[in-house]
Amino acid sequence: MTTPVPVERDAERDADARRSIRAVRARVRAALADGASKRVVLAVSGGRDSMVLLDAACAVARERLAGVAVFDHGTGPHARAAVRRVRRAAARHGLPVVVGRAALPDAGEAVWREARWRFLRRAARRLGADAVATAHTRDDQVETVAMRVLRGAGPRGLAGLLATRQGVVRPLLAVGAARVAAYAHARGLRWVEDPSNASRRFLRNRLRHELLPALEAARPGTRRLLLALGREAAAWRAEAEALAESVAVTRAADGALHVALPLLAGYDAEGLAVLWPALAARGGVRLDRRGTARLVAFTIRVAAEATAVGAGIPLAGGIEVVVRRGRRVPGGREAQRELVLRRAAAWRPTASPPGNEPLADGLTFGGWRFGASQGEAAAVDPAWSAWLPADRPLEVRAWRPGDRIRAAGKQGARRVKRFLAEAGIPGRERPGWPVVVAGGDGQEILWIPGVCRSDAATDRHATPGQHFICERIDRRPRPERRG
Ligand SMILES: Nc1ncnc2c1ncn2[C@@H]1O[C@H](COP(=O)(O)OP(=O)(O)OP(=O)(O)O)[C@@H](O)[C@H]1O
Repeated sequence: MTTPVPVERDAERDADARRSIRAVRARVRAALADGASKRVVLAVSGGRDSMVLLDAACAVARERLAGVAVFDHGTGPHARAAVRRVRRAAARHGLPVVVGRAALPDAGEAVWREARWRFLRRAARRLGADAVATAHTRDDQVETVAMRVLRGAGPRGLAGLLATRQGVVRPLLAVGAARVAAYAHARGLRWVEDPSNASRRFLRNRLRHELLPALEAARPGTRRLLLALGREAAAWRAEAEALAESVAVTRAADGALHVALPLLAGYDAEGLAVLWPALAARGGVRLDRRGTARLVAFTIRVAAEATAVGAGIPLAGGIEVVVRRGRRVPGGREAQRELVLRRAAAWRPTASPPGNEPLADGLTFGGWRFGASQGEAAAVDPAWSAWLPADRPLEVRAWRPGDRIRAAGKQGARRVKRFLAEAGIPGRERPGWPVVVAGGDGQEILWIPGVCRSDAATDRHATPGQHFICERIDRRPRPERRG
């Protein structure tokens, strides 16, 4: 004879199981069957959550499924077992499977993730799908937002998994992991537990197993707070995207992003802080909170002072921003300036500096270019432009260690080396630095671009004289000069 209590418990469990099945399937139906994607590929790792996604999607959106994709990270027997399990489950549902393998099994988290995403997109194309569906849950979102907070991400990054990504759907994102687990049990699903999920080597796992439970205990509601933060950030991000749509940017063949300065001039610091991360993302650059703040301050300074062509600032991750002379506006007197956001090329010292070259418009000397100008002097940093005498032949040569210059406003001739040091040019960048000399014996140095001028070369119009601008073209920004 059975006692009534376990029967009630059984009934409760059954009701809970039915609720979980209904709840999960409703979300999956909304995202896949009623969603915007026509056909999707399910990204199934063989873990519990993605096996749930597979089961639920087959139940409510079978006609939308183009197939299943599984990526073998090459991490050992459990990875192979996971692939076998995914193959079997997909076959049971009559779905084609595409299997990918990591080329570098020991690469590490970030490289794996990138390789996995490349594979998933390829698999979608191969199976004729227009989206990849992942099984990220609400708990994954909590962890992602927490990790972004720790990393100092700006509002864009804080959106976490709620950030819309072209061709990616996450049907379980609003479903808690407990609900997903209940579904898996209710449906009697089998999955492969990834042993690395328990390893404390990974920050995500430390967050999941230690930090978040501790925070939740100390301050109940922390998880809810992180979810709310993610939602707000996602709404903010969508607005920023819309705003960025209105700013025309050009992407050069090398991926550099060119933004005309006048387009940014109408925004204050707050507006720029919204705009820049969205613009940068179009060039594939992720700006964190600090990078955004620096770029905003730089933009405001550059827009206010008309003196900074060639100046630049480095940002984290090998990114730099430099001011360039852009195209001349039809009818305008001056070429408008633009900000260029790009990956900094590794700097290599000039192997052997070029020999003497007659100074001429368009002369390229090592990593520098000289140009004769007509009137755009106002837009150029004075140290990088000079009025030079027209009554002598002028040459450009590389600086030599014994060189001296009679600098304007200074007594006597001083070593060029000292001026280079005072201008903050590091030793490794000095070989090959150009100096403009009066022709003939080549001894009288008139101008060291970016550093100083002699009395014979002025920053004002001199007659007879010619105005030259020098620009660094070896892709390193000149350190920004602050007035
Ligand atoms: N090896 C893989 N092959 C295919 N898809 C994957 C793979 N790893 C992850 N994914 C997709 O990315 C989602 C999130 O990855 P994450 O590493 O958090 O999941 P997991 O713990 O490996 O597996 P699951 O989410 O299935 O429990 C997975 O739910 C799945 O959709």
